[in-house]
Amino acid sequence: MKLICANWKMNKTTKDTREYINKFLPLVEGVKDREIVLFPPFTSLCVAKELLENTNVKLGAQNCHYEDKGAFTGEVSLDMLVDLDVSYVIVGHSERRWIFGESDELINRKVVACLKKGVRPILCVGERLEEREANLTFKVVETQIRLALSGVEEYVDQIDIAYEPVWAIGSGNPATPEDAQVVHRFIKDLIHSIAPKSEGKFRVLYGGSVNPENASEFMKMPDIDGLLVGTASLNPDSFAKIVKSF
Ligand SMILES: O=C(CO)COP(=O)(O)O
Repeated sequence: MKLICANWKMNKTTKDTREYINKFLPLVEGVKDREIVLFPPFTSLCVAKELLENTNVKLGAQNCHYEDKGAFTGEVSLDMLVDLDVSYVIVGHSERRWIFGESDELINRKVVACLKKGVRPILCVGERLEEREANLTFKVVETQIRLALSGVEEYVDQIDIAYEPVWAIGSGNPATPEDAQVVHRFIKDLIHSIAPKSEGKFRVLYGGSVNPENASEFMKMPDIDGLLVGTASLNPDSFAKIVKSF
């Protein structure tokens, strides 16, 4: 099933979250042929849990720690997230990698922890502009995927991937659907080579300046299985249009 995700990043108070969800739910009522997931900030998960209960919209978290508990100031464990009905976690977002210095090894630990707790990780991969210009896209994406999936290759059907070219995030300058399709195909071929027994239940989402005007063009591509939307998901009308655009 296609997967459409709203990554709110560091935006919205609990009041904003309540207002957003109360506006959003009626706009997507009855939409059952695609998965819709909201990723609010940690501080809004409790409110979102209550409002999304028994609806067609699921709840995700933007990050997690890999340990169950302990002296990790400021961190949030998967048990804490599962307690709030979180069923997806974004892992290895480029902002975690390049602003907060998350290593491939740390990202792998988080993927492993998500799988242990029955939470579906959305593993983010993507090249930076200088890597694209040096024709290193495939090499970068392959390295990120191999390292993130180390030791859990057999469980790829419980993982989703988001291809988010870093240069397209927040820039208003998305990849073309055709260019994204080429990388998505590469990712799928790579994963099938890493995990030959995979039944192909993993999905590869595109993220990077998706909006209501271009969403349907991405979703026409054969190997784009969903979208991970930032800026354009901050407005309920805009995100609802994306959800219903294809
Ligand atoms: O980072 C993203 C989603 O995780 C994409 O952000 P934008 O949609 O704002 O480019």
